[in-house]
Order: sequence, then C-alpha cells, then structure tokens
Amino acid sequence: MVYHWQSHSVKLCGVDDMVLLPRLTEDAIVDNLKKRFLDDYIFTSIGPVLISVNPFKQMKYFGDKEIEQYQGAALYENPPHVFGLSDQMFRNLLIDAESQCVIISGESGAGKTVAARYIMSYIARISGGSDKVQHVKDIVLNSNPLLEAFGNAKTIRNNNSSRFGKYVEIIFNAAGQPVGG
Ligand SMILES: Nc1ncnc2c1ncn2[C@@H]1O[C@H](COP(=O)(O)OP(=O)(O)OP(=O)(O)O)[C@@H](O)[C@H]1O
Repeated sequence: MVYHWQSHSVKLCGVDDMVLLPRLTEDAIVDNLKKRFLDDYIFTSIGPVLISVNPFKQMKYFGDKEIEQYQGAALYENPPHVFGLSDQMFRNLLIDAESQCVIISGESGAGKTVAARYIMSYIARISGGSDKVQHVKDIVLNSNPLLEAFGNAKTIRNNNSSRFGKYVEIIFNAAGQPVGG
C-alpha cells in the first residue's frame, strides 16, 4: 500500500487495521506491527484502538503538513496516526457535544507521554480562538514541562520517566475552543 502524503510517499507493508488480518493471533499481530515498523511506520489500528510503537527517533510525519492533512479528513483517507485519532475526538466533541476521552496505556518507555503531547498540540493547533483562548492553550501545553520537572526521573527503561499518573482535562466552549483545564 502506498500513501502519497503531501511531503513524501510512504510505502507500507502489512495491514492498516488488524481486524483485516485473516487470523487475529498474537503472532499475526506482532508480525504485522514488525513489518510496518521496518517500513518506519509506527501506527496501526485495531478497530477503534490505535497502536503506537516507540521509534526512539524523530519520524518525519508529525509536521504542519500532516496536521493539515488529517484535519477534517475521514479516518480511511489517511494511514492510522495519532493526529487522525485526535481529529476524530475533536469532531465528535463538536458534532455530538459530548465529552471525549482518550486512555493511553503501555509499559514504561512505550511513548505515552510523547503521544499525549502530540494529542494536546494537535487540538491546540486546530481549535482556533482569541488571544484569551491562546493563553489557555499556552498554559495547558506549558503545564507538561512543569509537571515533568517535578514528577519525572531517569530510570533504566526511560531517561524521562513519568513517576506519576496523569489525568488531564481540557474544557471547551460551544465553538470547540479550550477555555480552561
Ligand atoms: N513518537 C515518538 N517519536 C520519537 N521518539 C519517541 C516517541 N515516543 C517516545 N519517544 C522516545 O521515547 C522516550 C520515552 O517515551 P515516553 O516518556 O513518552 O514514555 P512513557 O510511556 O510516558 O514512559 P513512562 O511510563 O516511563 O513515563 C521519549 O523521551 C522519547 O525519547
């Protein structure tokens, strides 16, 4: 499968969504994730769940062009991505006027903190708003390094390990702009 992204093309082996695997065994799941990882692609869906494998290097598909590409797009139009998940949540918030929640789980060093940062940055980027709203976004985003300064430590698994559980709540107005957190 070849996706033509705005900035580059990505050729992906394996399946985007593992519900499409002929047999959903542990071996088949690991094999699919491995094939995609070897193609430098870290995201795979399994139904509504997004699986992310820590690449331990900066991947090229987290830029402005990708933010633009995922904004307002149907999930099937693009490869699975944390921006796709974020966009879907944001649209559900606006359309259904219902609170949305994302649960990020994984072992230490799996990339949960980085994924949470991408989600918050994506929502901040696409939600627009006045200077006052921008101020709220700045506070929400800047709370990350502040909390990490107090609550993170180096461990044998992760140089920047969160030593605390994190519950982040962002409050939106009817226009979908963050007004508090
Ligand atoms: N998407 C990513 N792209 C590049 N590097 C990443 C990515 N995700 C994680 N990393 C790298 O892996 C390190 C560990 O990730 P992170 O701190 O997010 O793990 P964690 O699951 O929150 O761990 P812990 O439970 O110990 O806090 C990061 O500091 C970063 O160097």
